Amino acid sequence: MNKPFLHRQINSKAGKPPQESAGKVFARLLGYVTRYVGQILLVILLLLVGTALNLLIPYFLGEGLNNLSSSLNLKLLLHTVILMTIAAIGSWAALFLQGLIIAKVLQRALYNLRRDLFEHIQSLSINFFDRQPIGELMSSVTNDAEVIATFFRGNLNMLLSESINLIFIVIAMFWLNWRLAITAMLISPLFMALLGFISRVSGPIFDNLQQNIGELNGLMEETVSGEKVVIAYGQQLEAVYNFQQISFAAMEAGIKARFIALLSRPVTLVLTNLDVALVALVGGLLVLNNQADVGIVATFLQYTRQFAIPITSVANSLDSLLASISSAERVFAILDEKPAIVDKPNAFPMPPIQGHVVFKDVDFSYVQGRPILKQNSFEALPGQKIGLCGPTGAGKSTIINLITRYYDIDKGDIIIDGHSIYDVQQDSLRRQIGIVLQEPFLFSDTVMNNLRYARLDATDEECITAAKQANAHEFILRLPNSYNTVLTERGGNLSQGQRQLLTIARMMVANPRMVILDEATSNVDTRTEERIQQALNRLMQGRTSFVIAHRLSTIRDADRILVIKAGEIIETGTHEELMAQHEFYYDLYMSQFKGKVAAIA
Ligand SMILES: Nc1ncnc2c1ncn2[C@@H]1O[C@H](COP(=O)(O)OP(=O)(O)OP(=O)(O)O)[C@@H](O)[C@H]1O
Repeated sequence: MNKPFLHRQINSKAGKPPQESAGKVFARLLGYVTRYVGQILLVILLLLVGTALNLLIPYFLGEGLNNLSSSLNLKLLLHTVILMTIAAIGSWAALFLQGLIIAKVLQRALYNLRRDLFEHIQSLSINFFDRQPIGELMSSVTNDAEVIATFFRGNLNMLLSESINLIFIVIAMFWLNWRLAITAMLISPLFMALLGFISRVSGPIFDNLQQNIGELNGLMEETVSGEKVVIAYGQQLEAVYNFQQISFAAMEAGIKARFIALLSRPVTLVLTNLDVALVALVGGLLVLNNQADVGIVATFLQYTRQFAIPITSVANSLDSLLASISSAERVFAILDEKPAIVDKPNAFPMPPIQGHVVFKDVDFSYVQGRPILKQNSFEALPGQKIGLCGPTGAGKSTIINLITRYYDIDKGDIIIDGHSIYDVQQDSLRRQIGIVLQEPFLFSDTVMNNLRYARLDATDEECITAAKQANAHEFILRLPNSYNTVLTERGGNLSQGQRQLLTIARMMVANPRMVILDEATSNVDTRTEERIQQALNRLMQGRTSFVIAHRLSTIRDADRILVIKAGEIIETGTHEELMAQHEFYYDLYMSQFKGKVAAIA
């Protein structure tokens, strides 16, 4: 029986860049090159010299032919050959040098583009990452940047030199014989119309192709990082099917886009030959009418071929040009993204936090018009442990996200030690708040470097002391290379509890003034939980801490518990006070307690 497939809903709108005109995008891309004005001017100068010398070769040839046709003078012939050789060597040297300089400029331009993109992504606020599929984002930094790189390396220099070549040829042609010049150029509107038509038709298909590649990378990233779930549910075939779907769409778009772009090659070839034939015909007639000599016509036949070269080159690199424009559009769409959370112009660094936190009538929504928190107010005194509990989706993590200013609120204020967090520099605030997330995240690096990530100037001894305080030292010593053991991605070669202990140790290295713990003890056995709890208690000592707990036992000793339901704080007090109230918290606690008793029984 055929296995039914769960069709993946592709979020094709995500990451879709706003449509800017191709010309504007190209000009912006060029801006990365033109900022090296000095080098570019030198490159243009060298190109002018190289091209002029190159164009002198057919001219010398024509002159030589004219001289030869009047008298066979060996001296003159030698003179012509020497001039042609000097022009050829000079042209080669100038073009070689410009090639060296432009290669350097293009590499710098690329480096700047990639750096800008990565730096900009680092500057964006969390809400951007909520909207943007991570895989597609990664595709922009890698694939789109590579498409642009290929164009920069392969085609941009060519376009520059060919444009200069074109200008020179046109000047030279008009200088030599305006009738033949006009004849040679008669065909150019046809060339232009053809290139215009091809870019109009295949441009959107290239956009589609780059979009498909982005989706493909997104799917790849998501599937591989969720491979354990894919295997657990036996959905490998499904994953392959989804991959094939997008891959097939990318292939079809690729074939279509490249086919149309490549069509330009044979057509430009035919047009060039037609042009040469036309010049030969008109040239022959002019010679017969004594309006031109044979040498000039020979020179023109060469020029006509050279005249078509820049246009043919543009046509040949059209696919690369169009692909790079649609990649650049995606990259610029990210670069144009404004960080949602911005420091006020007069924001000041947050002084060392003592831990007095006040929520004052806070309203908040992730999406406009869909309120999540309503009129939330509470106070935490320095050194207090505040527990947050409530049903799933109630808004516990949201409150925590607001303390660190991951998102801005709609109404009200959040005040720490008398300073509104909207008046201080966000970095200086976050640096003082440590967070232990439910899902610990570690980097593919050594244990020591993972610990030092929290504070780059921490010494090895400080990291080891933190690991000891976090009850992580013993298991680290048992790792194959102890503190120098390289963790696999996200710490995949450690157990859940060990990862949790490492993230606690990492936070101890940071030595934050305030602590946030998001269900840090779930999914581990009782003994590990005890070790984690002990480490967390050390971490919380003397620091204001916020603890999100599903198992209420972890916050029984809290100085104050906030019970959250549907975005509102419905009860607050100590465990004893809340139990005495016999309301929501009481029910919640009793249901968990009964559950535990039943499990033991
Ligand atoms: N990034 C987001 N964008 C839009 N809505 C969100 C976002 N994060 C959370 N929400 C919504 O906000 C509400 C509160 O979510 P929150 O994560 O704060 O709940 P919670 O109490 O921490 O739940 P849990 O105990 O399950 O972790 C939920 O309805 C959720 O769907």
